Amino acid sequence: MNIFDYMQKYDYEQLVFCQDENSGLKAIICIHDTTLGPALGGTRMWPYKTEEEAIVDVLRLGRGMTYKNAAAGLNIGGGKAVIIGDPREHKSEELFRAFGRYIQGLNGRYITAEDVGTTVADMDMIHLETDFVTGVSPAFGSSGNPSPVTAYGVYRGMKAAAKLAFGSDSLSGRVIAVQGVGNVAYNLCRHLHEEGAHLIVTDINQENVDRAVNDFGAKAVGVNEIFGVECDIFSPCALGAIINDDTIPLFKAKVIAGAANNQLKEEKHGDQIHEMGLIYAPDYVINAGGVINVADELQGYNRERALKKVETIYDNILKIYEIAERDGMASYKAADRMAEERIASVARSRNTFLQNGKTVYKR
Ligand SMILES: NC(=O)C1=CN([C@@H]2O[C@H](COP(=O)(O)OP(=O)(O)OC[C@H]3O[C@@H](n4cnc5c(N)ncnc54)[C@H](O)[C@@H]3O)[C@@H](O)[C@H]2O)C=CC1
Ligand SMILES: CC(C)CC(=O)C(=O)O
Repeated sequence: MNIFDYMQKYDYEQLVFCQDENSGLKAIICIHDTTLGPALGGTRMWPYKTEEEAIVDVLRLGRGMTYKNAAAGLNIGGGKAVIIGDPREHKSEELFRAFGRYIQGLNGRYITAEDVGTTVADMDMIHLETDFVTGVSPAFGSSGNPSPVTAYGVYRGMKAAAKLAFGSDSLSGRVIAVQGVGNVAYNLCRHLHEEGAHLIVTDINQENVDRAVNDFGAKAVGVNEIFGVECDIFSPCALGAIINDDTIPLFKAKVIAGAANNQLKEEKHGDQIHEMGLIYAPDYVINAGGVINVADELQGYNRERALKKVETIYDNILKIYEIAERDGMASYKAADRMAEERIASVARSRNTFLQNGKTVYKR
């Protein structure tokens, strides 16, 4: 892969490679766009098979955060980090402290949080070296684990999508198929169960499946079966690229609404499900609850204020469908348009010099 060509194509600002021999740290920090503010996005720890796989992932995830933060109305730019390693084997205080020192070196251009493979305890270790970390233990005045708040946002966004598809936002009696029942989806399933939905779940981790079956009476199916089950709503809550050539022909659902980042393998898959008449809640719009919650820390964390903002995900999904219908386009494109227009208008409004360090000359 030619990294500079890719960065130029999608207008990335910075890609930082971090190596520390003592701790075994191999990490990459991506800062995509800081027009709206400092780049904020979680750190994923994953046993990538190749360095290229890690680079592609961090670039895609970092750019996704720019769109997510802009669409959520946050004054925050987009970025993300990946640590190459197995979260079950390669974690240590030394490793997270080394990583924290690299973040500190960026002097606030990038702020981190949890993502797949990292936890509040890991953020606490990063916090020993830098203040540019959120989702730290509440004992430090921070917001703690973002997953339950992400789940609440997905739940609200799913209700909005149901309203568009079925004319009512009630999920009572709806059959909802959930792929991956980890941190976010376990909490999502709780909301859905409390509202009276019927759950079908799958996961590669049997303990997580058993937990959903025992706690919420979910029906368990195999990992490849989940795409084709009879259901009203399919909720992808594992990893990305699961809306693709192989899965699209299997879908029986009328709605796709879940937490996973980068659900569309390629843009054409967003167009295909649109043409099939499916209601698709764009991933970065519906899963913005976690980042809305951690971003609130930058003003001094207030959970009530953060949850109120998370509620806006419901209206945001409806608004995106208004744009999609008005402009005759798929929902993922309407979401991109909304985010891009906001970034462009803020960039335009900052074209005069101010002696307060807030002017950002981008172009
Ligand atoms: N944690 C958060 O606040 C946020 C998470 N997200 C995204 O939501 C998704 C889920 O995040 P978390 O719940 O935090 O992660 P997690 O790691 O706790 O949960 C993911 C679950 O998916 C399962 N899984 C992985 N591959 C699978 C497969 N092929 N089939 C079935 N199950 C599979 C895993 O075993 C795990 O139980 C990720 O894509 C993440 O990037 C997005 C926004 C915020
Ligand atoms: C988990 C978050 C707090 C931020 C993030 O990285 C995301 O929304 O994907």
